[in-house]
Amino acid sequence: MTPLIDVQQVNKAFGGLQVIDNCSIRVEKGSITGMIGPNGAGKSTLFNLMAGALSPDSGRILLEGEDITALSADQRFHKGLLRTFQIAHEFSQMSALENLMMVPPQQAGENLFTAWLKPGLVRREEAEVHRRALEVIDFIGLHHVRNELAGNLSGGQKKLLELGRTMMTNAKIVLLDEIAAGVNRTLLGDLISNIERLNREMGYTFLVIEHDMDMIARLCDPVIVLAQGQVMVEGHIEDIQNNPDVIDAYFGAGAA
Ligand SMILES: Nc1ncnc2c1ncn2[C@@H]1O[C@H](COP(=O)(O)OP(=O)(O)OP(=O)(O)O)[C@@H](O)[C@H]1O
Repeated sequence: MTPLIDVQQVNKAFGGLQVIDNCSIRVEKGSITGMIGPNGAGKSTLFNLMAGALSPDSGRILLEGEDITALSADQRFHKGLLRTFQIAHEFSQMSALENLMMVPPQQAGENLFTAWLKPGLVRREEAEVHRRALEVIDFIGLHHVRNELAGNLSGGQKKLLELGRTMMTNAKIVLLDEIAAGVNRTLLGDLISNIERLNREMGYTFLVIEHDMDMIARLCDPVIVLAQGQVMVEGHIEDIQNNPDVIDAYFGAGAA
């Protein structure tokens, strides 16, 4: 089967430092794939290459078999490749619900000509976005804070809202970068179950970078271990936890 994401022999250097070194990974459709590795292994750089925030020096990145290496981050977003983002400062003064309503790309109302020529269409689209945002806020369990300013939400609630924003689009794969950081255990449980439901009920594929091993163990299969810009090993979490090379890589780098 064609993998959803296929990173083929990608290289990226910063100055003289080869951060991603002839790296190939595949993310299968329908999986929640984890990516772990010691500090400085190149995980965030690889995410940036996949999301289109960085260009590789060589190699290719395919999305459902299509070469997207030359596409911008925005073009990749429209193809359903999403990366969660911190809520931007300017959105902190909007309510949680309004933050969700900001997301859908290509709203007719954003186009002045459409607004002028087809006001009925714009109103229908806005009503649809509002209806969808209410559904999403229920799904992520934030109905009770829907009218709170996003800036007043707790760290964990902001992460849930980030996840909700991905649901306002037609995501195929969501790249989650350290989403557990700073989230209390109760809300982390909510996040994990929401990710599982999105995967199971809505067919989302996830690639998850995480230092929190509990979260990786509960959520991810398979798990890819990156070290020095290369895949060291890939497999079930139990096999990885007992792999002497992985233990060495972690202790050697002094990481958690
Ligand atoms: N824009 C950049 N310019 C120069 N060096 C960079 C840049 N981005 C990353 N690096 C270097 O590339 C290496 C890999 O960094 P990266 O952030 O991808 O690792 P990581 O595995 O995500 O680490 P961590 O787990 O600590 O977040 C590090 O040595 C880092 O200093």
